[in-house]
Amino acid sequence: MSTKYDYDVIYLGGGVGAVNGAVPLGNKGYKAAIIESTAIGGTCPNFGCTPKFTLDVPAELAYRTSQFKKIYGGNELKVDWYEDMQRKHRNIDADPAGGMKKRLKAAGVNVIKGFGQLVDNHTITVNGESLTTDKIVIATGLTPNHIDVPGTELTHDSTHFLSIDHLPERLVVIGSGYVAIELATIANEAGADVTVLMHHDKVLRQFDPFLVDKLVDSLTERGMKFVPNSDIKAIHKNNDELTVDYKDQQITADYVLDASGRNPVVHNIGLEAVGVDFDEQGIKVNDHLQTSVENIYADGDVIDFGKPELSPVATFESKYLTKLFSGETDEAIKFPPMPTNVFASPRIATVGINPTTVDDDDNYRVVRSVLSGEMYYKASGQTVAARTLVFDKDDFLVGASELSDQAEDAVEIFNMIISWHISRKQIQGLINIFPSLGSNILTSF
Ligand SMILES: Cc1cc2nc3c(=O)[nH]c(=O)nc-3n(C[C@H](O)[C@H](O)[C@H](O)COP(=O)(O)OP(=O)(O)OC[C@H]3O[C@@H](n4cnc5c(N)ncnc54)[C@H](O)[C@@H]3O)c2cc1C
Ligand SMILES: NC(=O)c1ccc[n+]([C@@H]2O[C@H](COP(=O)([O-])OP(=O)(O)OC[C@H]3O[C@@H](n4cnc5c(N)ncnc54)[C@H](O)[C@@H]3O)[C@@H](O)[C@H]2O)c1
Repeated sequence: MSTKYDYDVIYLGGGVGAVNGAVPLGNKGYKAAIIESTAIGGTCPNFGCTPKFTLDVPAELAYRTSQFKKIYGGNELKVDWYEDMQRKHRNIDADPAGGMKKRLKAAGVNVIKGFGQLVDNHTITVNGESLTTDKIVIATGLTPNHIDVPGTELTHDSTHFLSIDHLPERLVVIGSGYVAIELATIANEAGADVTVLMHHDKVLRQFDPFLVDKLVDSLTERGMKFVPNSDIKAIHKNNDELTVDYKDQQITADYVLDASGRNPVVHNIGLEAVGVDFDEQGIKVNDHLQTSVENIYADGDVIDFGKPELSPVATFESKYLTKLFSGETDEAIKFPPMPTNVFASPRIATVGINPTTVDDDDNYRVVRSVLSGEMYYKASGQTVAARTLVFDKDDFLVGASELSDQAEDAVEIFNMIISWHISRKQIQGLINIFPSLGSNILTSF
């Protein structure tokens, strides 16, 4: 522990990565601080995962009841956007990241509100004050991209969308990645007329098209419109109405959501002055999450690694950094498979080897199946459900993707099978609960 500096470790940025790194350091007796300019907890609890999930739950329930009604009859559930948003304001906005703040306080971590900048490799300035530290972790995350066309300032980002009290009647969504599809699904289920302007010709490019096509068909059937290769040219405002020029066409809207991606926060934070290597993809690190400057590390979304930008990944990295800083390890970071889920209705989730990369590889066996006819899925009214599994030459599961109402939980089960290298024989030795999602998965081995 340092006597030379004010702190042992300062996290620049106070998102999930930083909080889950600083708290264990504080608990171990290290002098740790977090500098956060906007909101403790960063994107996930304030402007991302949690508010999104809060609004998604009723939308997903409404979707489920509509599918159930299709097969078995019964009543529909309507989404009340205004009421849902008030619930979100009460439950989330009133004290976002409340648990994180308590944990930081209990661990003695100093939380400093302000925009920090590196001055040298041991000094950060914030609010005109200089703080010295043995180690720095840059955890500044991502900010929304703004498409580079005239009128881009007329669009809004996901943070704004996740707080609007009144659902726009006509919503145009730019992009077809995670944020676009999740928020478009919620708005569509809540009754908006939604058009997705795609950059290319594929939705959710990282996922198996066998599953994505079924999701797109289902969303289309429920009224959502997709425009491939939309080539957006400009956005105009006439009175309260917005017009988006794309290809040689126009579309009018009440609200345009720019979900064209997110960019790393690497500018104006002093990286150049200190010599930290970075580019527009993020901060470069080695296999110890160390930047080009010896005592400066990076964590979470801001890292350019080609890994998924997800909260549990940022947390995994900061837990590793805690062990590294406290001398519990000097080994390189080793990532287990990283599962991910798009909170659409139905969900689409994946873990392990991407099936599309091994379709023509004799070392793997890819099995694609439609699940909607299987008892568990049919009885629960799941009209859109499918699964893709990838096995290696020794018959071990190495990749799994699912489209269903419980895909995120299905993939968590597959995640354990893959990560712990569980054999078919071991799975067959279990007694399962019947009927259940788990038994549907495990008895299929
Ligand atoms: C709409 C949306 C939904 C999402 N849903 C999910 C989900 O369901 N599941 C999931 O796993 N992931 C989800 N994500 C991704 C998840 O939010 C991120 O992976 C996660 O927040 C990354 O954490 P981080 O700590 O790296 O960065 P962030 O959470 O972005 O935190 C970085 C923080 O640094 C601060 N900062 C930046 N520069 C400075 C500076 N110079 N001085 C002081 N502070 C600074 C910022 O204000 C910010 O609070 C979602 C993202 C979005 C946008
Ligand atoms: N459920 C989750 O876990 C979750 C939810 C949201 C975000 N995230 C994370 O955040 C990251 C960022 O999400 P995102 O949706 O912002 O990015 P993304 O990379 O998933 O999607 C960006 C989309 O914008 C499109 N695009 C890019 N430039 C464009 C342009 N000029 N015009 C029109 N479209 C354009 C891309 O083709 C793509 O479809 C994701 O990679 C993910 O890791 C995770």
